Amino acid sequence: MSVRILDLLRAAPGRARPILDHVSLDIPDGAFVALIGPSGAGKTSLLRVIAGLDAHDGGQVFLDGMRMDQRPARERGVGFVFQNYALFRHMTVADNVAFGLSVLPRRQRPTRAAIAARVEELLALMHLPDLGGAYPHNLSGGQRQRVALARALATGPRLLLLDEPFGALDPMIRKSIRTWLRALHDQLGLTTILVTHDHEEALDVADHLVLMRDGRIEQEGRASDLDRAPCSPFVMAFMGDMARFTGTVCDGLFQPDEAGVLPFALPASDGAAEALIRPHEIVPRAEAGPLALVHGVARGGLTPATARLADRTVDLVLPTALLPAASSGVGLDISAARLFREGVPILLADRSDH
Ligand SMILES: Nc1ncnc2c1ncn2[C@@H]1O[C@H](COP(=O)(O)OP(=O)(O)OP(=O)(O)O)[C@@H](O)[C@H]1O
Repeated sequence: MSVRILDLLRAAPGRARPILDHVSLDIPDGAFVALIGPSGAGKTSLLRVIAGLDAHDGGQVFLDGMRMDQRPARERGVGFVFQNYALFRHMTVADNVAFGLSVLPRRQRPTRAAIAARVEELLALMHLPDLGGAYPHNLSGGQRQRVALARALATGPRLLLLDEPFGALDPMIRKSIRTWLRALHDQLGLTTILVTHDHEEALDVADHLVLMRDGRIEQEGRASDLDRAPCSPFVMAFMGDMARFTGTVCDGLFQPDEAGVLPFALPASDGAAEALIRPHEIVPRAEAGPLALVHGVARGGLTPATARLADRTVDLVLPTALLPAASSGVGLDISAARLFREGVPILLADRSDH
């Protein structure tokens, strides 16, 4: 199911800034999208408006090209699982899964036998056969979340909205359940929007990232797009560890402010700039500068290192095989950096030659 959000606005009384501040987003049928961003960015709010659980003050939501934002949640064909969307404790697993079907209006409701067959099919799909008669308190956290998913899928939605569904699970289970979720998404031909705080989770399962900030979409794209060509220092910082170097562009050369950091050529206009770079992209050039490099312990072919600049240290991650022979007399090559001036990119790093 494709999702089109046009200029969505959700205000809140007493708040200076809208919760959703003119959000527009297009999600093609079959996509797996991760909604990421700091706490309070509006991720849950966006999901709830799409699901029809919260009202909006402007804009439109189209599902498969049909305007849906004036229609009640039950008519939208959307399944959702929220972290705190607990199972009904007094119902068996089978009754929990059957719930959405058993409350359908009589004319749409399948027969009891059909509901039982659907429940069995879903429990098999979730790798939970034989647990239909159990109660939620008999299940592990991972099993409970799979029951919640089965319940969300019972009515055959084609859009699945997941708000931190695995937040409470331990990391090992999280990893296996998200692999399984991605396979389920592909198998059922779903469109999935997942809100997650877990970076690795987003990169692992989603083919498209939407990064929100202050009720707006800051940037969207593949993870590699956000990393390679962040539209702001905020995106660069959100996507991982980075080091920041200030300097000046003059005659096509970035001249860093700090001694020991090497100048590099770039096609940008003259003026002050900041260079942002990932630790693994910084290359120490032996005998090219005055810095001392202190190595950490090698792990998985990589060695963490620290370069001492005049007023601070900078962390690097180096391929162990390429560690410079000398640990002093080093200059930092930061030519793979993304460059910004007053928060706006002046050169986007697609410099595969680095
Ligand atoms: N009904 C409401 N009334 C007033 N403010 C609200 C309401 N619902 C949400 N907010 C505020 O809107 C902002 C966005 O909240 P939301 O839960 O959507 O963010 P989020 O990105 O999902 O955050 P988190 O990652 O912490 O879950 C927050 O500042 C929140 O306090």
